[in-house]
Amino acid sequence: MNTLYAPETIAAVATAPGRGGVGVIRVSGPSLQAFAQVISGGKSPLPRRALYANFVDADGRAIDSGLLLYFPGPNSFTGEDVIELQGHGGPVVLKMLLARCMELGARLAEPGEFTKRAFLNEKLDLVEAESVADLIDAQSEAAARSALMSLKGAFSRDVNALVDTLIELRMLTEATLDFPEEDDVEWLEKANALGRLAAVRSRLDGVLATARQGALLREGMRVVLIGQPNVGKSSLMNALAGDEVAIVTEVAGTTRDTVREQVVLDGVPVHIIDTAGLRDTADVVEKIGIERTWAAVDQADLALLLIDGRDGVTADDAAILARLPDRLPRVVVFNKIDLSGEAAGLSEGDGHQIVHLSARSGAGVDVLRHVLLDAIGWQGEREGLYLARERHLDAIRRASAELDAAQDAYGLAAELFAEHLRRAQEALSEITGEFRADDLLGVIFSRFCIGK
Ligand SMILES: Nc1nc2c(c(=O)[nH]1)N(C=O)[C@@H](CNc1ccc(C(=O)N[C@@H](CCC(=O)O)C(=O)O)cc1)CN2
Ligand SMILES: Nc1nc2c(ncn2[C@@H]2O[C@H](COP(=O)(O)OP(=O)(O)OP(=O)(O)O)[C@@H](O)[C@H]2O)c(=O)[nH]1
Ligand SMILES: [Mg+2]
Repeated sequence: MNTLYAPETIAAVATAPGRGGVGVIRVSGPSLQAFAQVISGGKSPLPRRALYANFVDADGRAIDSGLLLYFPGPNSFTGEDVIELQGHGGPVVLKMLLARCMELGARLAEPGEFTKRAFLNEKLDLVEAESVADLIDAQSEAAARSALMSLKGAFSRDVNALVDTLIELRMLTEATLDFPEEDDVEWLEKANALGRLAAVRSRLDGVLATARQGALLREGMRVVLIGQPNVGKSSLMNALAGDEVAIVTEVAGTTRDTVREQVVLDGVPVHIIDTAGLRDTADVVEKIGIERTWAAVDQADLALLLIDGRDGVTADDAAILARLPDRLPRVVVFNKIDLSGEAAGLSEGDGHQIVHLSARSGAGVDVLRHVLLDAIGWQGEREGLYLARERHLDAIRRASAELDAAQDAYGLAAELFAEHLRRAQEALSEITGEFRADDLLGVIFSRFCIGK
């Protein structure tokens, strides 16, 4: 059994750490029938049937009594033999059970190793494997639904359909290369190659749009609240969070450090960063706080500049706006409308929108929520969003660029046209992992939790 190539048996606690009603240990390896018999004190589990047994140590003493599940490969999550020990969910019991598994030849699984094996045994493709982690990490119901879409293969199916169409078009094109006596272009025209390319193109655009929306559910956005002291940044943070996460006082310079909180708007995770008010100060602590404000600005996807609506945009505010990086979208908030007497709502500024609201009364905060979602292009949850990652978007964009290049090459040379199609196909195949760089799997699976 222990040849150089046989995979080792791995084990890990699959349930969350801490106390729980039931705790599960998962074991996966090439051959676990004997393992099951020994640990259950000599019983023989039937495949895929719950067996109630004592889990015993080397002396036959019970460590725990629980349910044993045996999934003979290849009909298991990993495609190998899998055993689950469902014991009582105490950390000490689980530790003892896990130690017993090690004694029986298993080693501790690395993060994501079960899912990695499922991938290597072709139980899941790479998108599906990634979506296992995304489902576990989902921060909202919308994100969870869309991770499950990917886990069930919806994203992969769309990508594979595109790849198939590209293969067809490549075959057609490469056929012309076999008949050099024919005129390339004429042949391709007869086969309507350009028409087919346009069709792939528009389907690819559709997949990109859906993936982009799904990616928003996964990545969310980082919004930094900035402005002069006392304009109400922390009050707005609290209003958005629906909780007193930041200290609010009438003292200018209350917030000295960045305060972070995540809220979910329409299923999209929004990371809000409250910052120290910007002003010239001799106070050492406040100075460091202000440096952190600018550091937070550099990390943000959107800046909310708060202004006391009664004062309007002052020279100091204009200076803050001017110092924001050009790439950074910004929204100006006129706060304290309960004092200024303005109506809640939206107006147009010079290169930015202005939201008029009161962080204290809450009037207009909903308008801001919509503006934030608009700013990242969120179109609302709909059926069929797959929870894409940046890696997927990148691959789709590269495929898209290759299709552009193919279009340009058309008419020049059939070889070149075919080559760009090949590269587009290769880029798309990276998504499902059919084609991949060597280090990709390590990068993806190391971010999983242990036991997954
Ligand atoms: N107890 C337990 N619950 C769990 C898991 C688990 O590993 N253990 N899962 C872990 O993530 C998820 C379920 N995922 C699973 C995926 C495939 C198979 C499996 O046995 N597949 C076989 C048979 C399929 C069939 O009968 O239709 C196969 O693919 O051949 C099991 C669990 C969530 N719940
Ligand atoms: N009337 C009214 N008062 C507000 C509003 N928003 C904030 N305030 C008050 O303004 C004062 C300053 O509010 P903060 O939220 O602490 O202001 P900040 O911008 O975080 O201030 P620093 O942390 O010092 O930079 C507090 O007394 C708040 O209660 C508002 O919409 N209306
Ligand atoms: Mg504050």
